Amino acid sequence: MTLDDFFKRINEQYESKLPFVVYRKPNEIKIVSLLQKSDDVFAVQDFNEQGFVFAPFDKSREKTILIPITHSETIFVDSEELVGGGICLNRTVLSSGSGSNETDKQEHIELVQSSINEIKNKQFKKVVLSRKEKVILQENSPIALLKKLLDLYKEAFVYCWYHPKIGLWLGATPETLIKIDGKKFSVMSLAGTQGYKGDESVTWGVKEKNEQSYVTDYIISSLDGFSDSVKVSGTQTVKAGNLLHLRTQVSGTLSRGVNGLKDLLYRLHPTPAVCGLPKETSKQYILKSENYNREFYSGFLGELNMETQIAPRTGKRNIENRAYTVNRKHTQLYVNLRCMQIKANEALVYVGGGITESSIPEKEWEETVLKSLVIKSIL
Ligand SMILES: C=C(O[C@H]1C=CC=C(C(=O)O)[C@@H]1O)C(=O)O
Repeated sequence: MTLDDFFKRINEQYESKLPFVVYRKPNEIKIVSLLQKSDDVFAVQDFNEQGFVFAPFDKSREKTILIPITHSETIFVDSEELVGGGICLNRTVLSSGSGSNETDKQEHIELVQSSINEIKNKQFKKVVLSRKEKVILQENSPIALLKKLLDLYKEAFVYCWYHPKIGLWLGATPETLIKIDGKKFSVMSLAGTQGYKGDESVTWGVKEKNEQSYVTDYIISSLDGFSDSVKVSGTQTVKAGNLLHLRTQVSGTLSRGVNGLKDLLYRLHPTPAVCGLPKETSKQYILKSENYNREFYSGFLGELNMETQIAPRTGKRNIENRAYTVNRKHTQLYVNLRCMQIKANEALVYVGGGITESSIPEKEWEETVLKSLVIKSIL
């Protein structure tokens, strides 16, 4: 299939108001799409389903949607080239700061300040506060916007997800929630932010180191009972578009008899990278004090129980085994960050940041502005 044919099929699907997802995993060249054959809404029940999952921040407010592999056609294309014919960054949006105004800024700063007070009063240790910005779209073809994201963010999980009864979302997220291949898993702890100024060998402040170590510690304790071979990598600086973050990988093998992917996912999600610590108190605080519904922002999305064909090892000894390729299940879920929802001619851009005792409200505001540029630069 050529690139043109691939995107033509997706356009036809969108124009026929049928659900689809298009995605490319970090640093891969394969772009995959699942085209659902009807406009039914399929909800995930027990996480034994196969397909592409799209889960909200708060599962009691929105359904967890599945594009089932059995009700879809899967198409893919490999592309090492740019797919959008050259990026044209929207300087007007970037320089005018369009999307947020002085009132948004004051409101965010006040919310951060009162959260710091709550933290000092020992209500919780960390909370991730977010907001959404409206930007009027000049270009409202989601496919054209997706192509720009694909060209600009090779190291991210880039996607466009559409369901006529739910909505239209696009994003380029740097954060993996969990990867599971057979019994092997890895979970990413990503937090702490600073602007990228051409150099990745930077120093980090105590605030950023703490906010990220809370995430790592939480992930390790969530895995209790699911694995007894947990390994924790060193912490590295990673680049994500115009930003740098701190990242640690927590990996291992799932214990025998652990089949409950659903239990594991909801033990992890929402991690303190998007919610806070302790989880329930900070989540209730977010639901009560953020002035809007996050919907699918800071939820998770990706491949659920997809099958990979494992070819047997080559070599003389294995000749007789060659006929027996085996299928192994894999799950690769990402956290829905650096994303937007499109409604009519508006893009709603979602951004947040971790607040701790040592946060400075003005700096937290600036961090959300920097994060918003990941999406605003293609609008
Ligand atoms: C919540 C977001 O980012 C998370 C991931 C990386 C760094 C973060 C931070 O430094 O606050 C956040 O925890 C977002 O981009 O909206």
